[in-house]
Amino acid sequence: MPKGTLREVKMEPSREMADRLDTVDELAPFRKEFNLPAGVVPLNGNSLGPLPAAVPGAVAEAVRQWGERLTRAWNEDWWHAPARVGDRIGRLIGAAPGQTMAGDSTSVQIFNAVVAAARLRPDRRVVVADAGNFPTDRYLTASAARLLGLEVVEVPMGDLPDAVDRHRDEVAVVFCPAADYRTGELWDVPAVTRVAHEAGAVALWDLSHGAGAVPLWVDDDGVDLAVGCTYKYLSGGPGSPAYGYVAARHQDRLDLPLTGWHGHARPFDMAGVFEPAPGVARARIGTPPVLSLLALEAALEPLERAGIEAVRAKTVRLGDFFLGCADRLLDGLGFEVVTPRDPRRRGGHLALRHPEAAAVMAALKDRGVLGDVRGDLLRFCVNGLYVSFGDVHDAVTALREVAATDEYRSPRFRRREVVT
Ligand SMILES: Cc1ncc(COP(=O)(O)O)c(C=O)c1O
Ligand SMILES: Nc1c(O)cccc1C(=O)C[C@H](N)C(=O)O
Repeated sequence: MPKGTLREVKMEPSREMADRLDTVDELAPFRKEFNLPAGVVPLNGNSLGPLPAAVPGAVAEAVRQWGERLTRAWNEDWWHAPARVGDRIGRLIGAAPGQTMAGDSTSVQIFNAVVAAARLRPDRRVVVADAGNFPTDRYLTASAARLLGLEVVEVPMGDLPDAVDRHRDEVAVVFCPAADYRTGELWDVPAVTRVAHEAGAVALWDLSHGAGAVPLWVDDDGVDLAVGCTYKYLSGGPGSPAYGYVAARHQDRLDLPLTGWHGHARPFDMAGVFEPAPGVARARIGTPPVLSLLALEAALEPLERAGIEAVRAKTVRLGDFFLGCADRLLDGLGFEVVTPRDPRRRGGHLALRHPEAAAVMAALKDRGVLGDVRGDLLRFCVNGLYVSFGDVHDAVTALREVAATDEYRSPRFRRREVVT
């Protein structure tokens, strides 16, 4: 394996070192704010963040409101929840209030945003997009393009500036993820946004693997539109509502395709014709999933208190420690680190390639170490908010044991589950 960062500073990663690092870790108390089952090493928060301890109470309170207040609760806590929660997410992605709206799924937000972005450049016919983006982003971009008669040019992120340049007079939208969902490689939001703008295109970002993992600055970076999910680094829970960001400068001429009644200027006029609400309120669609929205609102609190900068700094240290442990413990066992070693180019998870990734992960999960698999990559999320250095050491030690003893070759780890 290539040399790791910890080796360079002559530290030998060990369980003792993990314990020492956990003892001095200022974020360590936040782990107690998540309901983590005993015996579980939670390294799959890049898929689904763990349950924040405050969420069951918040859901119980939402259910109480439903039971006791019935429709009256809409006028109390519920109607403005999408904008209220949206603004809280906005703070985490560097958006001033009034530009981020929570609601609906990431896939729905993606479709809405791709079409609306293309409609901001009606004379242009090309969408340039990352070929490595998450499949739902690619499928929905292709479908939106078919509807609008656009061409989608998909290229790896490294080739994106050239592709934009080749299509410079025709490119309407540049659509990229904040980080690669497989390798965890972090992309350069300001630089790519500049490339898009220099060609006269709109920059649309999927922040699902960025928000809550790294500080983002959508306003300062000139991002036009963005979407993201909230069940990974924001721990909103399975199916928690996604969000859309619309830069203030675009809001009043934003022509969204999903013109649901919650985005109407006066929803309770029950008018026959859609009239978009002023500002970001037009990005509402239909009735939001209120119980999930209120769960998400409670879930955001620990991250807000810890501060995204502090969480990011610890995530980087955990990542370095992971790589140091991997270099020491996994040498010669068929693993390859595919995430960049430079922490400035890493998001919230690390990926190791192994030819038997699925079986290795099945064996790891059997030991309570939760990561996931995409193709031949094992992914491990090191979210600084609740993952400990001890977790990282235990995970890499388990990886070593599983691989070195051929435990993963057992027939019981051959069965493919629906969700990997
Ligand atoms: C970048 C990205 N976009 C979208 C999604 C998912 O979209 P949805 O929440 O609609 O399933 C994921 C993960 O599932 C993702 O990683
Ligand atoms: N959204 C998911 C789901 O509905 C089921 C299982 C996993 C997921 C995920 O979040 C996958 C994730 N976006 C990924 O990066 O692969």
